Amino acid sequence: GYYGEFGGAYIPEMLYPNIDELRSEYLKIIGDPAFRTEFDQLLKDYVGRPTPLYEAKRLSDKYGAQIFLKREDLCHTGAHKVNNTIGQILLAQRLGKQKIIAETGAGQHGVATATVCALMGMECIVYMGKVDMERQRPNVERMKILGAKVVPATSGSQTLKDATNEAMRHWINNPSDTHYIIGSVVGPHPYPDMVARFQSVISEEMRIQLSEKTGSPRPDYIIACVGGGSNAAGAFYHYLDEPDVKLVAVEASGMGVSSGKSAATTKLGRSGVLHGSKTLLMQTEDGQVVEPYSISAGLDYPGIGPMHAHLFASGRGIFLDVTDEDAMQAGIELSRLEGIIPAIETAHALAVFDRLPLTSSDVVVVNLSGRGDKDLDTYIKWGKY
Ligand SMILES: Cc1ncc(COP(=O)(O)O)c(/C=N/[C@H](C(=O)O)[C@@H](O)C(C)C)c1O
Repeated sequence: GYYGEFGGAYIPEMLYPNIDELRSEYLKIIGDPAFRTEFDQLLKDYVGRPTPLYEAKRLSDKYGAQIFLKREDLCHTGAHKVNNTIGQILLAQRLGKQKIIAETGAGQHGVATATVCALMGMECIVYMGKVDMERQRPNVERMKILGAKVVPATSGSQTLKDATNEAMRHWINNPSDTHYIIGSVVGPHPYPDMVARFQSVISEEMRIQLSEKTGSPRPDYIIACVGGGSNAAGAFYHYLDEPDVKLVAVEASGMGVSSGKSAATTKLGRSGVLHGSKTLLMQTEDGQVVEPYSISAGLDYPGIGPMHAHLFASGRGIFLDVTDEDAMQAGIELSRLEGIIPAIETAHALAVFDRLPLTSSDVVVVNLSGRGDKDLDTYIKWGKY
């Protein structure tokens, strides 16, 4: 489970049985035709796939390129996270697990987990930083309405990394009857690979839709925001070996890369182990995790998935970063040009067009990872619209 020098499984010994079971079973389970049939059926009839690939004409006119939006915001629950939770709940059932735990920051992954637990009648506990519970209140209530128990993570900075630590601790204490649904392409092998495979339906559909609309399955650019990196992993997956397709990963620089309040991991981080995986992470001299910051809870993460650490180190990916201010402006711009209010995480991916050498013949796909409903309070507090 390596991406160049990154990846692997650096876990407490007590988790070996779970991780070993997952590692030896997941490819067999995912590869089973019956699994594939049930997975595809639920993605179609429950999630609402395929999601549209929408040509954003006014946005294209403004930036002088052919810009398409991959509408993961139209998935059931309002973001791409459900592609992964559908896959993992089916896997958990086949592993004979009865209980599910998860971590969440923006709350989208928490909602996507609570949703599939309700669908399958399984018990659901979601760990969420107390700070994040305040700034993503609507999603906290949605998880409770869906029947999940939301447990505030009160250690550390009370945000995503603490929720992940506390979820891991729960799993160590309840290894046999519980499956931990990790929300991004992070964590010990096989999670990064497994989550990327479940999210890869995004680029599987893009290839077909682009062929129909442009005559070629290959765009010139794919742009996606990166917190842990799962929506980007899904959008990039079936293009990784096509060097003509430029992969643009957009991180959150918060108040600015050198402001001390940022989450631009590829700029500020260096190699280390976080949540069981060797990757790039923001850390002090003596290796303590540095508190990240972003206006968007979903990008407010001190690490990055090992796949993206490798895309950065190998130069295969173009890594840009966007401040809170630029992201919010881009969110309003999409709302006014196309009538779509994006999640603030997603808005970061919409703020880099003028930093790419776009020409009118360029085909650009932006992965619209989520819709803005959960972020209305943040838009209102920001207020410049
Ligand atoms: C709408 C939306 N877009 C992008 C992201 C970033 O997560 P990735 O796609 O895994 O990089 C997120 C991340 N949300 C997670 C959550 O809801 O818990 C996040 O906070 C963590 C799992 C990283 C999101 O909600």
